[in-house]
Amino acid sequence: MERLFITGIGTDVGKTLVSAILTEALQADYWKPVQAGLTPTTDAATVRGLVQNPVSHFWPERHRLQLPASPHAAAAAEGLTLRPEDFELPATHNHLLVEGAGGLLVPLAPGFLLADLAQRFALDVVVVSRNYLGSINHTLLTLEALQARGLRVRGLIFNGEPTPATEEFIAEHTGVPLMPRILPEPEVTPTMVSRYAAEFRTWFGL
Ligand SMILES: Nc1ncnc2c1ncn2[C@@H]1O[C@H](COP(=O)(O)OP(=O)(O)OP(=O)(O)O)[C@@H](O)[C@H]1O
Ligand SMILES: C[C@H](N)[C@H](N)CCCCCC(=O)O
Ligand SMILES: [Mg+2]
Repeated sequence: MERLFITGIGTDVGKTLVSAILTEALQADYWKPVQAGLTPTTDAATVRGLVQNPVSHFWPERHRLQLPASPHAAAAAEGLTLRPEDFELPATHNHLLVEGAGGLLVPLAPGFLLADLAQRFALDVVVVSRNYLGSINHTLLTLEALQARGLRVRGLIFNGEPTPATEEFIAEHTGVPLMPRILPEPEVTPTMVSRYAAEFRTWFGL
């Protein structure tokens, strides 16, 4: 069974889109442990709206915080201090995708980072990298931080406008497995998600 933590090189890089594609590809369950910002919608609701298979189960967030900010600040604004022991991995026998918030070292509380959750639950990691000037550095830093923590990279996904010089450098320098890339799409729809899901099923050997 795949137990995957979906992280990215920052916020807004496409983790939720990738989560929808992987949820559909694996008919996996999906869990967003901490949602910071509830309007106009949540990541779980977005993924649910993009996935069509009847198997995936959407586990409720452990914390739903109003403020679209770093989770540690969104929690503090509500008088909460999140603690590692508050979180339990959903009890499922299905594949499970766990979506982070922002990048790998985003804080949930003082001394408690999203990476700690991935370690606590021994999840393999999928890294989403979106191309922008500066994304090489952010991608390499993320991969080094994963390596330093002993977290296994299941795959790296490039999302957005292809930039061969960037992608080739990162692939050669790090040797991480590459998953299929995602192009800039005119619209994010269930049909588009299902098209990419087919490519990912092949990548997983399904
Ligand atoms: N390849 C793509 N083509 C078109 N739109 C995209 C693509 N990738 C991401 N987007 C859009 O960019 C926005 C940000 O993507 P997404 O919500 O997946 O980021 P995220 O990494 O999950 O952010 P967060 O840290 O808030 O969870 C969304 O509106 C999404 O639909
Ligand atoms: C609100 C946003 N969309 C994400 N859910 C949280 C991003 C936190 C980023 C914190 C940081 O790295 O400075
Ligand atoms: Mg998201």
